[in-house]
This record gives sequence, C-alpha cells and structure tokens, in this order.
Amino acid sequence: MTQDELKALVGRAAIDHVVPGSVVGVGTGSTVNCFIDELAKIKDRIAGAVSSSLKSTERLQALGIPVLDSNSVERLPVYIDGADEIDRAGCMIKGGGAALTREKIVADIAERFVCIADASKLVDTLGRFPLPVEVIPMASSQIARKFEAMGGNPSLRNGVITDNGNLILDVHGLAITDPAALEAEINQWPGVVTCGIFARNKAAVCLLGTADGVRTLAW
Ligand SMILES: O=C(CO)[C@H](O)[C@H](O)COP(=O)(O)O
Repeated sequence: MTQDELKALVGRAAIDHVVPGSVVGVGTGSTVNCFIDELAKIKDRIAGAVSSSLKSTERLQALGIPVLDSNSVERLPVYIDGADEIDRAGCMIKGGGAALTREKIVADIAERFVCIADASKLVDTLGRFPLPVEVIPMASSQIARKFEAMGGNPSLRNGVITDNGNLILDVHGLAITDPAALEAEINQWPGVVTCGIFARNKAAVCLLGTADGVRTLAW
C-alpha cells in the first residue's frame, strides 16, 4: 500500500472512535483530510466539529459539517489528529502543518486524543523530525539562541505565518529522550506560544496504518 492509501485507511478507521451525537475535535493535515472526508458521510450523526486550523475549517464547511467555536463547547469526547512522529508511549511531535498551537488547545479540551498515522511515523525516540515551535516574532532570535545553547539547530520556516499571526522555528538535532520535561522547559521560555511536543496531551490511542492493516496502540 502507498502512504496515501495508509492515510485513507486510518482516516476511515477513526470513524469508529466518533461518539454519535457529539461534537468531534478535528486536527490538521493530509491524514486528517482523509478523516474529514469520511466524517462528511456521517455528518447527520454528529453535532458538529471543533477545528484546529483555518484549513481544516474550510474543508469541514465545504463538506457541510458545522464548525463550532471552541469556547462554546463544554464536552469534546474525542480529538482526532495526525502526527509527524509518535513514540511507543503515545508522545508525539506535531506541527509539520504549522497548526500545533490550535491542535494542542483542541486536544486539551478533548477527553481522548486518537492519533491517526501511517507506520512511518512510529519511532523509538522523538526528534528525527525537526521540532516545530510557534514563537512570537520579536522573540524568535532569542529563542533560536536558547535552542543552539542546548545543541539544537533552529531555522525559521520560510514564508510561514501561523493562523495566530506568529512564526515557526523548526529545530533539528534534538534527541528528545524525556518529552514531558523538554515540553515543559521550552513552553516556559518568554515568546514561545507552544512547542510541538505533545507529551502532556499525548495520544490515548494510535491507529497506525501498516501493510497488514490498521494496528491499534492504546495507552
Ligand atoms: O501536526 C500536524 C499539522 O500541524 C499534522 O498532524 C502533522 O504534520 C501530520 O500531517 P500529515 O497527516 O499530513 O502527515
């Protein structure tokens, strides 16, 4: 199976995790786009979606799925999103699509994070994929210096402004052996909006697309 076929496979499998009658938290990315297309087929059985990006909002609305304001929703049983990397404990790197902050907000509202990913995303240690960090523009150089001091190699993502009007630093060369500790450390630097480590908001379930079908990892 191609990577696109694996994405379609897990996008379909995620429908089983949607709670009928509820609002669904929806992530961002090419795997989530497959999920949104499947969600449209059962749109009459859900109360709507809370979206993690303008791109996902556009796709949801184009398919007739109502998008609700995150502040108007009290209960979100499930959040479904992809990942750039996921480790064997359910911690992830996210933000390849620059939507990490809104993704973390919606994940935080939700009771369960269901990660959908093709098998290439499963890793032993996070950090081969450069860590995306959303930063307030006036702090970008200072934050880059802090990453260099810890052995990382940061670069500003060219031409990218997030949905929140900020910049993305992609940090290469970090071996993330303690995701929770590094997430907590980076997130308290002045000017960091959030970093793309999802350890506090890690996955409860991962639907992994493999050549043998969907493999379910649960924590
Ligand atoms: O974090 C994300 C966007 O900010 C995506 O979930 C991540 O980049 C995976 O994307 P894809 O499904 O296209 O591989």
